[in-house]
Amino acid sequence: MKKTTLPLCDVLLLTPKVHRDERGAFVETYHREQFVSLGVTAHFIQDNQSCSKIAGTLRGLHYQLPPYSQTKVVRCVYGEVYDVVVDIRPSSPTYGNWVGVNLCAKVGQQIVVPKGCAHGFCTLTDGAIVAYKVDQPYAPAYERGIRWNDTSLAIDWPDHTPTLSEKDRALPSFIEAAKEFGGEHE
Ligand SMILES: Cc1cn([C@H]2C[C@H](O)[C@@H](COP(=O)(O)OP(=O)(O)O[C@H]3O[C@@H](C)C(=O)[C@@H](O)[C@H]3O)O2)c(=O)[nH]c1=O
Repeated sequence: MKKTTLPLCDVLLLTPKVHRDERGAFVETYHREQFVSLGVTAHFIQDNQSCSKIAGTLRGLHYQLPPYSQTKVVRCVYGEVYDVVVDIRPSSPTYGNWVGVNLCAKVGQQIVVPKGCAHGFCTLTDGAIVAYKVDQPYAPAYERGIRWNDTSLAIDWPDHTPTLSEKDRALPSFIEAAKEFGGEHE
C-alpha cells in the first residue's frame, strides 16, 4: 500500500499493490495493521456501497455533525469517479480548501476522508460503484451537506450539469452551513 499525502490536512491517498495473473487480479482492500501503520487508526463499524447508473452523477457534499462525524475510506470498485474532500474544520490550517482525485476500480486507490470534512464525488463512467468504510453509524438527524457548486468553494467538477438527488439540490451554501459548525468567513 503506497501512501500519498494530499494538500489538505490529514487527507491521504492509498494505492494498493495489485497482484495480476492470467485470471485477473487480487488486491487487499483493508488490512488493519497496515492501515494503522499508515496513520489510519479509526475503528470502522460500517461498510457502505452506492451504485450510480450514468456518468455525471454527483453525490455530495456530505458530512455528519458530532458526535457522529465520520472518518471515511472511499474507493471505486467499478468504473471511475472524481472524488472531492472539502475541509470544513474551522481549526484546520486548510479550512475552506478542497482537493479532488480520480478513483478508479482498475487501480483501486482509496481516499481517507478525516472526521469533520465534507465529501462528494462525480461519476466519470456510466455505471460506477463506490464503496466506503465509516467509523460512526449513519445518523440521519446529524446528516448535513453543502451545495456542490458553492461559489466560494469553486470546486472544479468534471461535469457542470450533473445528475443530483433532490436532497442534494436543496443543500445550503458553505456560508450558511458554516453558521452551524462555527466556521468564519470574510
Ligand atoms: C448514507 C446512508 C444512507 N442511507 C439511506 C438513506 C436514503 O434512504 C438512501 C440514500 O441516501 P443518500 O441519498 O444520502 O445517499 P448518498 O447521496 O449516496 O450519500 C452518500 O454520499 C457520499 C458522497 C458520502 O460521502 C456518504 O457518506 C453518503 O452521504 O440510503 C442509509 O440507510 N445508510 C447510510 O449510511
